[in-house]
Amino acid sequence: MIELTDIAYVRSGVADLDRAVRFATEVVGLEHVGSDEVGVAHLRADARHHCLAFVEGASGVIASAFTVADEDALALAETELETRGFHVWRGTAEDARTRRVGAVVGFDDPFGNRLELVCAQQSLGRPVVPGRASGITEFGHLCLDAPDVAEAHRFFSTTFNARASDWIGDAACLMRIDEVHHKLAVFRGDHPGLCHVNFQVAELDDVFRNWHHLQDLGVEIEMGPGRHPQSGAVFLYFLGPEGLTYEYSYGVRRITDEAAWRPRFFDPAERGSIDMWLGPTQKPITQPQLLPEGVRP
Ligand SMILES: O=C/C=C/C(C(=O)O)=C(/O)C(=O)O
Ligand SMILES: [Fe+2]
Repeated sequence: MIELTDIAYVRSGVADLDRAVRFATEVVGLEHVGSDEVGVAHLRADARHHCLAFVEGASGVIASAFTVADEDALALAETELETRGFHVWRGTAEDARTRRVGAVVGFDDPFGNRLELVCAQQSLGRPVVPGRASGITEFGHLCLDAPDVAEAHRFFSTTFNARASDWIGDAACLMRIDEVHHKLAVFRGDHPGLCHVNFQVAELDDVFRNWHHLQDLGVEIEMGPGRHPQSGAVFLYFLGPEGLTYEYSYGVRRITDEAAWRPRFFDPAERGSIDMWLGPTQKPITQPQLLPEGVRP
């Protein structure tokens, strides 16, 4: 069993790097962390050096990453994944440098989502300088697609320390790796990809202020504002460039009594199972998994 300690970052390929960065900063409110690297932009939401990296090239998610405790834990994880039959690649020093981590290994999950495990993710001590005052406090969670959500849960809960917090029938499983209700979610989708990235905001007012702001800018609102009965969070999903769905949310539940929590089962066909405020619901748009020619493994 490999212990994931946190989510680390998402790497996403974009054909128009400037547009993607402008949206992430001026619309979403992330910080663009400057560097001398060409063709890569790092976006920051919290103490992590970055939680989103845009890589100039073909559009599509490149990888979603999680942290493990240290270099020893990473080496053990590499061995364990190989024992379980996964083809694991170990990143070079340059791979680790551009990710601002001590070391990185990668592999494809059974559904074709490329995952990376990292140790020693770099923190920045200086305060975040948001591109806009959207109230973001933290990279909250990431959500992947898989054709069989129960299988995905089986994979993540037996290979890793992920636990189901709640189920939405066979449409979604929300999983925790610490006290936060979910840092990883899997939604049912025919193809691998990134369903959305979530950012927590400081106040309920931020969700609504951001909603008005996004509408004024003509940004496509995919769902919300509403309240999820699972985490209890007030949410807003919207579409960024190149098919990347962002979510703001406020008020996510923390599961502090691990022994007492029992996952709940919601029927996606029942009204209110996704939005307690009974607004229109739809699955967020997924950014497909990118597997360019020549990319390992
Ligand atoms: O469709 C249900 C989504 C639930 C939640 C939640 O409870 O907060 C999410 O954030 C999500 O997985 O997107
Ligand atoms: Fe979400």
